[in-house]
Amino acid sequence: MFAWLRNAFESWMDYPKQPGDLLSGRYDVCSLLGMGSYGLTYLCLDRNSGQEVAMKLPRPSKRAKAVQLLQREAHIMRQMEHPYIPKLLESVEHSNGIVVVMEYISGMTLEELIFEQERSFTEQECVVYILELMERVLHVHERGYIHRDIRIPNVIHREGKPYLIDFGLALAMGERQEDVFTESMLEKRAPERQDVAVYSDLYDVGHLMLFMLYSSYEPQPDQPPASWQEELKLSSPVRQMLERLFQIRPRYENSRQFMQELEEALLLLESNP
Ligand SMILES: Nc1ncnc2c1ncn2[C@@H]1O[C@H](COP(=O)(O)OP(=O)(O)OP(=O)(O)O)[C@@H](O)[C@H]1O
Repeated sequence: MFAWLRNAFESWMDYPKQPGDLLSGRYDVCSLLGMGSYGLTYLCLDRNSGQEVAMKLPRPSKRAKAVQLLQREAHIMRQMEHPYIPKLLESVEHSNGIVVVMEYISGMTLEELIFEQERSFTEQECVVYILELMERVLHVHERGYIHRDIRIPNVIHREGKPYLIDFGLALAMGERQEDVFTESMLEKRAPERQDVAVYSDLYDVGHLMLFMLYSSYEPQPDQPPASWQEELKLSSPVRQMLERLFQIRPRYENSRQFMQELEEALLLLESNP
């Protein structure tokens, strides 16, 4: 009963802003984009510039912790300077909260593209796309952060290019998640992605790659389940790269090493289409 009452109270507190509401005196709410673990993100129209922006506000039910985590997220976004990572436009702090305004990336997520639009990727298309995505990931690593949430819903596909979003779980290299997030936000992670290290992000990139590669997989009727190595008919360099990402083979020391192998695999795929 108590849990039910608490949930009902929290949903009432977190009741989202409505289209037409005005935020920070200049942003008209158009729609709710999503409700995350500590923030609510809206698509808004900036009256000053006429531009669409994405605005993230803390969930009132999560109180000071949500404000603190959003301050952190804004700080991390401020360190990023990449054309395919949304720019932080401003973060306004006030007595009872914070408003984070960032560039709005229109388009659909890689998840929507694969599962709703049923877009399929060949092995070669996948390698090209991952190479582009890795340029964003490399930038995050070079700025001293591990993204920790590289997944298909956090990649927005716009005009054929991948944009990397959502720095809500990012940590600086050397930081510990226990020192930053609340108990309820600490997820049990696979051992390969537990460390705040480049190879944890690369492990996630491996999973993202599998989603892309499975998009063109067609199972035969009555086919028994098998491993991805058996199901996907991959070229040997791509299979070996995935095995390094999944740490079945010696893991990559850094993102550049993986990108170099992607480039080599691409040359090979281009010469043997
Ligand atoms: N800059 C942006 N441009 C376009 N859409 C965005 C942008 N940032 C977030 N979104 C969208 O807003 C929604 C909410 O995203 P957000 O990152 O705030 O939370 P989440 O991913 O749902 O949860 P959590 O932060 O707990 O991981 C998602 O659907 C995401 O695709």
